[in-house]
Amino acid sequence: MTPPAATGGACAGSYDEERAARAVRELLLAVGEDPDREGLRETPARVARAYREIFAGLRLDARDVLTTTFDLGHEEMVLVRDIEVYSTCEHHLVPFHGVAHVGYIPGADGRITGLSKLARLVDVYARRPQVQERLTTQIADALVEVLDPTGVLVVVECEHLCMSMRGVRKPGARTVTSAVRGQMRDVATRAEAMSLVTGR
Ligand SMILES: Nc1nc2c(ncn2[C@@H]2O[C@H](COP(=O)(O)OP(=O)(O)OP(=O)(O)O)[C@@H](O)[C@H]2O)c(=O)[nH]1
Ligand SMILES: [Zn+2]
Repeated sequence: MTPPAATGGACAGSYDEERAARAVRELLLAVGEDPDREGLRETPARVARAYREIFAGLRLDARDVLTTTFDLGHEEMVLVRDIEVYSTCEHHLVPFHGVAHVGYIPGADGRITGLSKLARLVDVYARRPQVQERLTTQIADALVEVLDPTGVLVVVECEHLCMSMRGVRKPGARTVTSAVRGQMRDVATRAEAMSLVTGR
């Protein structure tokens, strides 16, 4: 079977806000709350609206955001560091958050994209139920597919609230994942990119 294109993966289904609100009301009942008490009366609708935003990436495709490209003939590394990441752990539906560093070396045609588009690309994949490893590789593979660059490096560092506020309860533990493609695998190039990531 052919694997899906990296840029894809967006679900075709539309967002059913009423259904989400019903499910939240049901969840409140299940945990022993009274969804009709004053403070909670608007909560199901509010959460349903918030989930529309939090999972908006399910209805986006990387090609939707990597729209602006420039032919600058720039062939050197471009790296945007410390892009804020807010995502949702698909195992527990609680947040994981931290930063992403996204770098690439343009292809032979020197085509580059707008810097903000790299941050938008992170959001396309972060705003879905996720695991950090998949988030990292999806960002890298989408860049490869759309920009056809010579190399890509993506590093994501996050704290998972499912490890902090419950379960093993280790607040402050940060998970670091990376995805390296093309010429970024070259030892010296990768070292240069990592020195840009760490600022050293
Ligand atoms: N690899 C990976 N694991 C994750 C990620 N987010 C959460 N997890 C882990 O998913 C695992 C789920 O394990 P389970 O044993 O099925 O669930 P659980 O009983 O709630 O596990 P605990 O969190 O250890 O209490 C846990 O070890 C989580 O730490 C992620 O992004 N990547
Ligand atoms: Zn989790």
